[in-house]
Amino acid sequence: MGKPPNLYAFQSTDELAPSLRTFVLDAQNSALERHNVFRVGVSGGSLPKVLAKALLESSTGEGKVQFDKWEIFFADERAVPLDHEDSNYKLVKEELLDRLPADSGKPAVYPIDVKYLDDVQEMADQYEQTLVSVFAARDSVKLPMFDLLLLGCGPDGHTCSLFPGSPLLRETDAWVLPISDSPKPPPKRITLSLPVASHGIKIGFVATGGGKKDIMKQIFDTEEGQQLPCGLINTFAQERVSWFVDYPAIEGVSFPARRGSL
Ligand SMILES: O=C1O[C@H](COP(=O)(O)O)[C@@H](O)[C@H](O)[C@H]1O
Repeated sequence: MGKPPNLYAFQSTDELAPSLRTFVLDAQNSALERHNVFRVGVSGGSLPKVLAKALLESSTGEGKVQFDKWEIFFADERAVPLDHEDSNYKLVKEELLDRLPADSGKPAVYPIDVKYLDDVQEMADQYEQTLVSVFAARDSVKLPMFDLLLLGCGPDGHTCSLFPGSPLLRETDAWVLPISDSPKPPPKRITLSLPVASHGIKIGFVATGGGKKDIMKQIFDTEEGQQLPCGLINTFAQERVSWFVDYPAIEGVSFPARRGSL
């Protein structure tokens, strides 16, 4: 039995951001020592804004953010054009990529191929091939291992585009999966599979606001919550997972949270 996930709680997003930065920098620095590149999977939703605050508006942590060594992938993406308001790429671009300091260097970014907007199976296969080409041939690595996965938690406990009760949660082989009937719009998406989403060297969840408190209580304090997508990642990845939350998001949660800076 490994150690449980880490739960870090802060008064507000402003107080959370510097600790998230320290966490990201630690992951970056270890990755650069290991292979001179930092491979990150990012989510959409509320995460990119908090991440941008951490990376662009704070100055905590060892060393500097070396964006020119970053390779950014999408933990999930909606099957829409890259300039559509539902696009996770657009969100990350506007919140973070367009705001990088001129002297910071640019990350390599891997968006979906919009040629396949009408065929999410093809889109998922093609994104998986992108991972194969970056992470090594599929027959030589069982699963791609991101240096860091930055994930969100929906109010229903979904993460990436893995929704509670979905048959996709049983996938053991594919790295990237198509969805045509997402319960949250838009319906057509692709997502990392649960084995890949649980396999990051470090996994950081960000959940803020009182709208998350019921699901946080389920995930951390109940048996059933461990069957939700976020709970499954907690169970599989254990201490490789760190949650960054604000106080409203964990109101009433009994699981011990470490309060204050990392
Ligand atoms: O649909 C999605 O939702 C989740 C959670 O979003 P949040 O706004 O509740 O943080 C997000 O992580 C995922 O990337 C997105 O496609």
